[in-house]
Amino acid sequence: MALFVSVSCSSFRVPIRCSNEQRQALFNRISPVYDNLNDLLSLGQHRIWKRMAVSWSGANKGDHVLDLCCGSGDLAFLLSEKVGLQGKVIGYDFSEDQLLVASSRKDLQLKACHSIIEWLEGDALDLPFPETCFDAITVGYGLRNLVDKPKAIKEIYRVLKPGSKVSILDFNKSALPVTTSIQEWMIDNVVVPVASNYGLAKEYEYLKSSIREFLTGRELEMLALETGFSRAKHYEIGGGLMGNLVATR
Ligand SMILES: C/C(=C\Cc1cc(O)c2ccccc2c1O)CCC[C@H](C)CCC[C@H](C)CCCC(C)C
Ligand SMILES: C[S@@+](CC[C@H](N)C(=O)[O-])C[C@H]1O[C@@H](n2cnc3c(N)ncnc32)[C@H](O)[C@@H]1O
Repeated sequence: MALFVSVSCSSFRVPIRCSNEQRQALFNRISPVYDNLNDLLSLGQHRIWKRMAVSWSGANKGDHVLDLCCGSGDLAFLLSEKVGLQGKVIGYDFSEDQLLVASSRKDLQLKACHSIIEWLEGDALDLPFPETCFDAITVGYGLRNLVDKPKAIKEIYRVLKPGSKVSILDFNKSALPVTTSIQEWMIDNVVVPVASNYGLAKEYEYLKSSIREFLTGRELEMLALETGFSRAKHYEIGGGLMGNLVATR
């Protein structure tokens, strides 16, 4: 069990534009129901999307890899199965409560490889790692939540080994109005009403504004290439509702 020292922040109601501290409080608040609501609201599909993201990362046996914005650890556990006992996985997040869920998930400690995961608390915009130290990085539903996305991509580039990949899974900010309409209808009429049963309507309403303020797949590719990545490709998945950027350093 990892121990963390954290300065907890008071909980805020989530205004449209929220600060780092308010986002931290949001993810602390949703941590008790986060996994179950993801399973329920995506009909379990998010697990398929996460497996795709990990495959695209290129993580292999013996690799040293990072799951950035790991939350409750879904991708970190999948990465540990890729890199095996000779590998190393760091699950990194700024939410103390999400990390407590990750480090105590009994359902996911059945495999020996799950024990290799190290859970670290910190800010994705200021990574405490040396240059070129990771063979692969995943970011599952994290980038959209970062207040400075270009800075995050620069940090990811800095700590990746040359020739290695980052795989960034998130909601897709679609160029198609019909896809955006479906996404927003689902959030308004399914996601938020279900979340309101747990007193988390405002936290899940945030999804809509965060997607509206996100980057399109093409913009994500351009940001990666401008940062210095040699290749960048954004794949639309889940019928265009989700997207995955794969960028090679
Ligand atoms: C795993 C998923 C979302 C994770 C997630 C990301 C965030 O940034 C949040 C911010 C605030 C609160 C919660 C989250 C959060 O859970 C994706 C699946 C779970 C979604 C909550 C479900 C969204 C519904 C889709 C718009 C449509 C799903 C269609 C499916 C094929 C039935
Ligand atoms: C929607 S959750 C995704 C969790 C997990 N990757 C998954 O796929 O389910 C977003 C996570 O990003 C974390 N996060 C948001 N901003 C962060 C930051 N600046 N530094 C570190 N973690 C951050 C939150 O605490 C939260 O656990």
